[in-house]
Amino acid sequence: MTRIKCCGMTRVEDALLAARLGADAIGLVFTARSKRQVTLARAREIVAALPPFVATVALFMDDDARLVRQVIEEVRPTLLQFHGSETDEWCMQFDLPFLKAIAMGDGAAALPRLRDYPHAAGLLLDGHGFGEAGGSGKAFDWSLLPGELMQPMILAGGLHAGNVADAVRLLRPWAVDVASGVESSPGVKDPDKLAAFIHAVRAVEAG
Ligand SMILES: O=C(O)c1ccccc1NCC(=O)[C@H](O)[C@H](O)COP(=O)(O)O
Repeated sequence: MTRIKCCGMTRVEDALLAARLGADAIGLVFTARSKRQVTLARAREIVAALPPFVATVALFMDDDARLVRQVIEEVRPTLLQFHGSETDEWCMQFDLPFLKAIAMGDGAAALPRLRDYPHAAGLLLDGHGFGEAGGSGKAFDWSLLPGELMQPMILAGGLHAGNVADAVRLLRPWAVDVASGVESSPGVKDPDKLAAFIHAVRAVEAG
């Protein structure tokens, strides 16, 4: 079964809808570099409203370790996700499982980075270039991917209801991740796009 993470949640109603439609995880972006930055207070509201068994992922990009600790203490996310030039060792200091985003937008130059995070619980392969923010809506060249990765692969970058079924069939990722492909504007999810996305993933499995 392909897991589904819906990222960049800023509203309780969007997170609840994603959970009702069958999303396995939601992402909360704390870095100030994001158009989807969520406050600690709103993040707490979202987490408190979610039903059981929906994971919450807290996202950062080269942020101060103090912010990460504050989020862990006040929001209690299930997982952390790092989008910048954080090292494997730096990501490990929080004693929480983490995902490391790998910027695949630079083409083959990105491939060595896939081996730099042996302690990551998963690698989130994203479509933007190194140093750029996520949530870009940009897909990368899927043919670059090596057959086997050391960790579970979370496929991200420019996914939407129209291309996610092909991505799942072709690449068989552990999970898919989407932000802009299910939005009406940054941080505001479109119920129809969200439903179509989740349906497209589940339809691959149904048949
Ligand atoms: O979403 C953001 O604004 C963001 C900003 C800075 C770092 C990471 C960010 N999002 C990370 C995600 O996990 C997105 O879902 C992922 O980049 C895919 O985005 P999209 O291509 O828009 O589906």
